[in-house]
Amino acid sequence: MGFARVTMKRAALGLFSAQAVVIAGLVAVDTYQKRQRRKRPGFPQPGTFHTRIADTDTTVYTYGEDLFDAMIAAIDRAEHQVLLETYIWKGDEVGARFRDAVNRAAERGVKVFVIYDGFANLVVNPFFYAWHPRVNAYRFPVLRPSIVFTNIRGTGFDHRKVLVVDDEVGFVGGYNIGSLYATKWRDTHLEIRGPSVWELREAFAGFWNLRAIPRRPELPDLSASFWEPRIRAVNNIPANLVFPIRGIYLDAINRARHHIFITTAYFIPDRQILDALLRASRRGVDVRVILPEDSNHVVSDWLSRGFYSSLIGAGVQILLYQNSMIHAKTATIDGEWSTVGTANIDRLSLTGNYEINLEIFDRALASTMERIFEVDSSNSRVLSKEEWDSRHLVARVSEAILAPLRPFL
Ligand SMILES: O=P(O)(O)OC[C@H](O)CO
Repeated sequence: MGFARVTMKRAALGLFSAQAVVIAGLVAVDTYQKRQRRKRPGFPQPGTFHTRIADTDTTVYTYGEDLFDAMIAAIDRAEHQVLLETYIWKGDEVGARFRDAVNRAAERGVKVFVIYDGFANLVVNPFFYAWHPRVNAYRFPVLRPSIVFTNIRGTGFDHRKVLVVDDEVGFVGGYNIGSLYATKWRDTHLEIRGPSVWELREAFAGFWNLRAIPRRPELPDLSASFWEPRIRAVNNIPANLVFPIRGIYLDAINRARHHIFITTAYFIPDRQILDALLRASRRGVDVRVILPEDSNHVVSDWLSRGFYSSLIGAGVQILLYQNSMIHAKTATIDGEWSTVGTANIDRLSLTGNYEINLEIFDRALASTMERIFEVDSSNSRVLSKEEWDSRHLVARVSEAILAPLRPFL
């Protein structure tokens, strides 16, 4: 018994050490390569697309500058209320534009509520977040009391990116707030105008009211004035132990007959999501996944690589986005179903964080998402089986050493 325990301890220690060496090596190489990345030529911009779904107008943004201009303009036009929630809120020029816009709104009497994640913004000087006294700001804490008591309901980051103005216009998608994202990263966000804005307003209010904090005003609980099944917000709420975004992905993938086009910044699927994709491909569905060849998280890239053999083996097309970070979290299936939101295809997003995706059943919107996927594909290279099978032994060993880390990302 004693011998077995010592052997297991040594094996675990050996694995941790090997993982530390691999991660240190990857980070060192990545740091060197980042210098080259600064000279990247950029990426093709798919454009901005408008569609009407029932009584709601939708606009898909694929370029940060355009999106940020539209969001700031919406805040500047606000008459009653601004609800702004973001994971990252950088203390740079774009971050300051948003801060100043919400402060201006509060100054002219608009009710302003902002939420930003404490963990994601640890590196930002706290003095940057200088709010007008009438701004209701909530920095979602890194450490919550329930975490100390190892209650799973107390875990998770606020990974959502939502703006709702006057309950009339709403925005949701992958874009965080920061200058880098304005021009350097390819991402996708959706603007909606009309009754379906309730979906985003309800999500924001639900999160805001989740924890009663003294002196923080509650947002009123409003019923929807309609039952519109074509646009639905799907919210992961760790505090309630509900993670339905994973469910809508599984359902849509299992339903697929013709094609599944997924774009994701980080791709570390759990067993069921992976299995659903493999089964879809094996039954003849055209399954394609766009992900960055070099994302901003080198360890995440290398964890993704651990899935390539089974995916390519089953006929899934892996498209590696070139010369830029692609940060979109979107999927479109069979020309019928699409989703745009904040959840990556990894465990952190699908079973860990506060997330929000819009699930949309509309052919015109699906066709737009396919067009965007086509443009992004033109800036991606297909990873062939030959290339993948001939990768270096060191790469294979590194993938195997890192594989046990998958459940943590
Ligand atoms: O967490 P996301 O998907 O918003 O991406 C943010 C970047 O990874 C931050 O490094």
